[in-house]
Amino acid sequence: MARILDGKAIAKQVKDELRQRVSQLRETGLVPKLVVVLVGDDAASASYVRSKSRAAQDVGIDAEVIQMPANIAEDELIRALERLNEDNTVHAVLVQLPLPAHLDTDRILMHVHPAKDVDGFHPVNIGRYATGTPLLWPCTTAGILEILERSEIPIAGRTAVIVGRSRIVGWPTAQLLLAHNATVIQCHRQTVNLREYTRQADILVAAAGQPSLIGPDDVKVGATVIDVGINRVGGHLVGDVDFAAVEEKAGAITPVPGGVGPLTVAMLMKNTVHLAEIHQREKEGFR
Ligand SMILES: NC(=O)C1=CN([C@@H]2O[C@H](COP(=O)(O)OP(=O)(O)OC[C@H]3O[C@@H](n4cnc5c(N)ncnc54)[C@H](OP(=O)(O)O)[C@@H]3O)[C@@H](O)[C@H]2O)C=CC1
Ligand SMILES: Nc1nc(=O)c2c([nH]1)NC[C@@H]1CN(c3ccc(C(=O)N[C@@H](CCC(=O)O)C(=O)O)cc3)C=[N+]21
Ligand SMILES: [Mg+2]
Repeated sequence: MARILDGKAIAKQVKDELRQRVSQLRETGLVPKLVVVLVGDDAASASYVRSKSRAAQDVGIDAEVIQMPANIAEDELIRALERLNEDNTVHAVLVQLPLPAHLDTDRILMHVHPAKDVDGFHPVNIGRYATGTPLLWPCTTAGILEILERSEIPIAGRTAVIVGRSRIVGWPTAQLLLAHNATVIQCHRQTVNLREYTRQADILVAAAGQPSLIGPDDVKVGATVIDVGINRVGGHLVGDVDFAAVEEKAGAITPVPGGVGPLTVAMLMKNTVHLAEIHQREKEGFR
């Protein structure tokens, strides 16, 4: 039976530590501020945004949600982002994804200033973590590291297999594990015989968005299984891993819900505070 990695409990630890750090910042007159830009009225996105606002309030971060109509013109959205870039009270900006299909996501994300890019999706920030000088890691990827480290699961020298290569999870997670000296295998839809790779994993990260993609025959005995998937099946939430069956074979496993998801939200708060602290240091440097 695997050890269940309790993401909710780890996220609470992270937020408890942050609350301390934020109250110290507030004493110096700095209130970290996050702005979430939500385009359209997708129910799932709205629900994520609500949990982000709740977490911000919980740790003392000022969070503002800017809601825009689904049919907003691209240039109007870009102008709104540029106003946020110029606003000195705003330290962190997140554009909730996915965006409506008429908007060019790559173009939009280029208009979040790299110093306020709390998701780490701007090409400058991707370049920074790809070249070994990360400003920050994307929230889900940072959350996976937090789970592994706080659970004392070693990374260096281990074989890590990541299923998925998206900008939001798969790609940065492979880069992070590589930076921590894992031997990394990255899989995607065109991977032939996925199982051949996943069975080699000491650390298996499933970030495909496919329920039951990973079953007991896909994992090595004793492996650490990190299930990033969030899929709504028959009215409830499941990951990409067949939890009940894999749990018998893995050494450690994250549940869904209550695994990676809560860390994504907690690390958004941690990245916000990090950007606010850098902002303050740079301001002091200019005095
Ligand atoms: N827990 C959390 O905090 C978060 C959870 N999520 C969840 O994680 C999942 C992935 O999200 P995201 O990365 O944004 O999704 P995307 O759809 O952008 O990317 C999915 C990736 O998985 C690959 N993939 C899909 N199906 C298969 C398959 N059958 N075999 C091998 N590879 C496959 C795709 O390959 P290819 O590139 O070839 O198309 C792609 O690289 C979703 O369920 C999402 O809801 C996302 C963000 C945060
Ligand atoms: N710019 C941007 N940045 C993101 O980081 C981003 C995004 N867009 N778009 C959507 C995905 C998805 N995502 C999640 C956040 C929290 C949970 C989460 O809290 N999940 C809970 C359950 C939530 C529930 O019950 O619905 C859990 O797994 O326990 C999941 C997924 C962030 N994303
Ligand atoms: Mg989860």
